[in-house]
Amino acid sequence: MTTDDSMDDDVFESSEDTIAQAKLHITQNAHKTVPSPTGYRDYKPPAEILKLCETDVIEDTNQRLHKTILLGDSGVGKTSLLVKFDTGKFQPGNFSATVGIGFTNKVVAVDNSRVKLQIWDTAGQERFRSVTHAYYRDAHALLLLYDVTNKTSFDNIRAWLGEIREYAQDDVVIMLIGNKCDCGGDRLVRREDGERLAKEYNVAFMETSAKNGINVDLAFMAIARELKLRQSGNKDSNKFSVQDYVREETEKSSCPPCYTT
Ligand SMILES: Nc1nc2c(ncn2[C@@H]2O[C@H](COP(=O)(O)OP(=O)(O)OP(=O)(O)O)[C@@H](O)[C@H]2O)c(=O)[nH]1
Repeated sequence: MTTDDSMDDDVFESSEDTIAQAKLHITQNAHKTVPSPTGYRDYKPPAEILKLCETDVIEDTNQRLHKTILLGDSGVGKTSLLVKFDTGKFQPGNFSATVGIGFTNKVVAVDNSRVKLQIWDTAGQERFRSVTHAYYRDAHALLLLYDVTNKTSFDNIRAWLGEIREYAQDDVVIMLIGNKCDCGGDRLVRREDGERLAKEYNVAFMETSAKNGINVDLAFMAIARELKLRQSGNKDSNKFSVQDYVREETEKSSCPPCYTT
């Protein structure tokens, strides 16, 4: 679903109806270009996603789907991050704002077990805000992105966190992400500023690059690990801190140092 002429401007209306709506959307558009669940122009969803839309999905009771939503201003790189994680690919300079909301299912391995993430890519544009609010309530995790080369997107993070407080569950896992950390010379938001803001709101933080792949897998793996421990009720879940985990892991593979003016 993009602003591409070949796509419709419709959006899903309730999370219960999602799969039926997706099926309908695909059926209605079968004669057109394959619609993109992530809203990315030219992005072809993997076969497993199309299959999900073609068949009725019975959720495996042992394999709970963890609903994870990507949020943040338009253009910060939500779709790019998801596409990079899902396909390993990045399409530079191909910005086509997401229309509405779509999802991709991914299974990730955490300590020899499988964690199913249902990752929702939302439109950052203001005009879709009321639509995406409806999806917050049953989200298990939120990845909140800003663009390190766009100060406004960082300044808007407080407002996003306010919306999250209003519409999401109190125990939702939140990860603040400064994306485009490959853009050294164009950087306008220092890593320390992101870290400070995350600390203030007691949420995990990392910088990523959908372009170079820096920390992309880690962002989703950290979320999956936290969600798995919570679901298992394992006593270690109280000991596990997604913030500490991310800090330790990013020290091993962090973005190259960038300096602001
Ligand atoms: N250099 C660089 N460019 C990026 C990165 N991530 C995304 N971009 C570019 O930023 C632009 C916007 O990316 P999108 O992924 O479409 O942004 P979005 O947040 O999904 O935007 P909306 O769909 O409008 O909410 C595109 O031109 C991408 O190629 C990154 O990590 N580094």
